[in-house]
Amino acid sequence: MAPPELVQPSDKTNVFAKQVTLRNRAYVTFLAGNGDYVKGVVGLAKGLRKVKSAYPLVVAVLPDVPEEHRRILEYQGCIVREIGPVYPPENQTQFAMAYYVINYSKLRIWEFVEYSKMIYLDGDIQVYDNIDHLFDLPDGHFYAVMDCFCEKTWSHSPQYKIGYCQQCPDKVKWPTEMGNPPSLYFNAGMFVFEPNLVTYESLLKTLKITQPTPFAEQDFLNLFFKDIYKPIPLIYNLVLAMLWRHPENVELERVKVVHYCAAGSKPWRYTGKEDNMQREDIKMLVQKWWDVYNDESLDYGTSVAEAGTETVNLQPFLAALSEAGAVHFVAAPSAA
Ligand SMILES: O=c1ccn([C@@H]2O[C@H](COP(=O)(O)OP(=O)(O)O)[C@@H](O)[C@H]2O)c(=O)[nH]1
Ligand SMILES: OC[C@H]1O[C@H](O[C@@H]2[C@@H](O)[C@H](O)[C@@H](O)[C@H](O)[C@@H]2O)[C@H](O)[C@@H](O)[C@H]1O
Ligand SMILES: [Mn+2]
Repeated sequence: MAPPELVQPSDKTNVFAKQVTLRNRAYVTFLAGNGDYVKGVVGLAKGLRKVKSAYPLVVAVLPDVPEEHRRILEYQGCIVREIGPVYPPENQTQFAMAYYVINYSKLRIWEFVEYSKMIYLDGDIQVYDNIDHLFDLPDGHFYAVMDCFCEKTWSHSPQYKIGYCQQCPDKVKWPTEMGNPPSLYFNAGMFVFEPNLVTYESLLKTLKITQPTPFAEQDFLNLFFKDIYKPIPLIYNLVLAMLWRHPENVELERVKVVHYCAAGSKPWRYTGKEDNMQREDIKMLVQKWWDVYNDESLDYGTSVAEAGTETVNLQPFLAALSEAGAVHFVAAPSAA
């Protein structure tokens, strides 16, 4: 775990006179269930290591995440923190995806106040270039990338019905008779935030009196942080649908973070059968994810071992990982 950043006293300055600023920072993701999202988190941990991030990855796990998955994540250098589930108030809402109801549990990360600043990343995200500089964004705001309203998952919304999208507001203008256009709306798969207990209590209290809506906690977070939300460039969270919905907004070679949220694009479940999944850019991005996932030099044990020059037996963890789902990977040669 990277030590908290210290302001080093310059030359002969009296260290006691120098403000020592402890700035504990970390990436954080969320893991629920005993299924295959653990592969996404392993991939994310290895991706952050590959880009030499200076900060650890905290994994907020629900109680239903099995011990062996937690061990796999600790083996990959993650800090595993158990959280309790958060449910929305009783409702008849048709969530865009039924499993979204569990995503409200993401709200628990505001309780991680041992960190002054965190970057949340979904488990189906991969970081291909170092984004540590985002921790230096000014405090007091909520930073995230704007989402797109053009996928069928948005068919319930007025914007989808009239063909309006914030990614191209001049293409189909928001009709004046419908009042103001929707506030800027972010994708909640990646955001820069400051854990804070007052905010945390307010989130939970406000949730209790807020009618759930199709995009679950993403809708709720957009409502809650509307006044302090600041959009950041899409290179920090490429929602894959942008490739076919708004290609004019995407310069793929500049993208630092890829969000595998389009239907059928989760690399560890990829079959290529769903719409758009046979696109060359999608196939390249899925392969790119696998290249990181299968790169044993990025395994925490290996990278630490290489640093410490002793070998580490990967077998027990590779076996546990393969039990997590029928994924084929090349098992490391026995260290014994
Ligand atoms: O069964 C699940 C479903 C979701 N998640 C976590 O919740 C996040 C949000 O869900 P998902 O990414 O599938 O939503 P999408 O971005 O595809 O809408 C995932 O990335 C995981 O971190 C999980 O751990 N297990
Ligand atoms: O629980 C709601 C989820 O809503 C968001 O995913 C959506 C959103 O991006 C839509 O715009 C896309 O059309 C859709 O494919 C995608 O799944 C977040 O990525 C996820 O973390 C989570 O908050
Ligand atoms: Mn996601």
